[in-house]
Amino acid sequence: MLIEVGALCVSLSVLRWFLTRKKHANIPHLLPEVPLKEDGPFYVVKGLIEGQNLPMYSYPVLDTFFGLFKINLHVINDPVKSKEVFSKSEAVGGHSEMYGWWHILVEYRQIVKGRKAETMSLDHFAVLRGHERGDAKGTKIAKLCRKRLMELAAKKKNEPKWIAKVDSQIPWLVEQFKKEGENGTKPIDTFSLTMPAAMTVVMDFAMDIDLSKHSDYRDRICKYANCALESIVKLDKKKLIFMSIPSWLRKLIPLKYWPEWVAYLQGLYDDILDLQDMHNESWKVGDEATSLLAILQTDHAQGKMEEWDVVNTMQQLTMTAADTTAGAVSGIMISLARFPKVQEKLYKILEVQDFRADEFKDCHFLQAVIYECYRYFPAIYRSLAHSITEKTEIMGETFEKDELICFGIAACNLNEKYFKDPFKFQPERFLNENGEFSKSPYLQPFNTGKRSCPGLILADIEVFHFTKHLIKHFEFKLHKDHPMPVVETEEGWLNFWSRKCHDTPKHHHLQPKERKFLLVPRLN
Ligand code: HEM
Repeated sequence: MLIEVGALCVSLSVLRWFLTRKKHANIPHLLPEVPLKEDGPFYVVKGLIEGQNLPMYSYPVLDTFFGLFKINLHVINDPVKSKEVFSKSEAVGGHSEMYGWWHILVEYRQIVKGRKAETMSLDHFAVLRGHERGDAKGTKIAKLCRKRLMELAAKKKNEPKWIAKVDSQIPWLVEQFKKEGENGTKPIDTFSLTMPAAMTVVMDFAMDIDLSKHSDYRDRICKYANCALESIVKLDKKKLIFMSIPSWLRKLIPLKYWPEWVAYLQGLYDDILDLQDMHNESWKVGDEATSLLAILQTDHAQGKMEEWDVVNTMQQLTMTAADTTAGAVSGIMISLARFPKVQEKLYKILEVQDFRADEFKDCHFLQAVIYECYRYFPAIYRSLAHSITEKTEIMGETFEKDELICFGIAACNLNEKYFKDPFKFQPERFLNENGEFSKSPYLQPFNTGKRSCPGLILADIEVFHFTKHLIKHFEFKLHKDHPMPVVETEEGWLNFWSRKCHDTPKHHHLQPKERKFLLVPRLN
């Protein structure tokens, strides 16, 4: 008996060792000073900054069931190497780590017989489909969705249209800021208002529909987007267990035991389908296609993609395009409140030109401020995780299929190898000797390569014009009850950020401890 128990113990230990063994002995691990369940973006960024001199680090994004269920994310901590890897490697183009989230949504919709559920399929992930040699058809569709988005945003003749969309949001935004901020006397968190404004712009871009005229849809879609982002990023046990159960077995589980967000997010699909119908009341295949939706529906009609690639592209834009842009605009206002001299300089430059700046070159300093904010306020602290699609070698290390890799945006931004005095807020670092805006190849807030942000052009336009208008209307000021330390050292920089864990709302991004400040109206 004793021998059998001993043998069992040995077997279990060997199994545990096998499952938890360190696959990459050469890649150092971030050693968070807090337990994983309390860990958040702050500790990841802090660890990466401390280990700046090493080009690659890894950290567990999940470590549960006594180490048996463990997922490591490998972070490239060098902007030059990252650019090379994400541009050249054929094997870093997957997103399989996210697919389980969509699978659950699709299966639920099919069980409850939601609208159009019968045309859904488990792999029509649209723009987020994996780029992998083993799936030529899916890769072609993913690339086509991405190409369409980028082409539409990049057409020079469309630029005035995108600018007009931002401009159209300003009267509403100004009124709301004044109302919520009680005419500059009450500090507010601007994100809850920049988010619907950014959502309106992107949905207009995507569907040619002005959501400010359908504020019920706008406000609901913003809530859905927040829930979608938080649930897709969170690695909570219930979601993981649910994602790991085979589909045939999952279908036997009563719906009341499914994660709550699954039922809730069906509403996002319903709203998108409604808006799609609204769009199609005045458009049919064969008409000129000016919105992304019309372009993709034309592609679908020509057999180039599936119906749900079109719907999911719309869904994915609600998740990727507004929260990021709104976060950037709110981050810029916070940064200007913290650095009033920069704010004053920018205001004066714009005032002299009567706030006329249609193109980036019309105000180099504004563009420099924006890029310094991307650097100094890197809310998106790392790229998405990319799943490896086939066995490959990256930076001298062999990776297996389905391992995860990303670029560590924030840590590179604060590395003095790439940016002199990195803990100082200095927009001038992005101006050349002629005072013109000059991008740094090391600053990659949208990542680079085949799966970098395809919304970059639209995002740049939005952020530039939102900032230009908002600084015209308001002075951004700190409030004593919501202190935001302004100490331009490493310690001071770290001290500004929230230490809360990934499960805290909005902590899929790096968040400041304090978000509230005053918006004092300049014009009456
Ligand atoms: C300031 C605003 C924005 C920032 C900082 C930002 C940043 C990023 C980053 C870092 C990624 C991950 C790239 C990677 O993993 O390699 C990403 C992905 C993505 N972004 Fe953006 N983004 C912004 C705005 C937008 C906008 C306006 C759109 C659409 C119009 C958009 C659409 C997307 C999509 C679809 C993806 C997934 C791409 C893929 O996986 O192939 N983003 N973004």
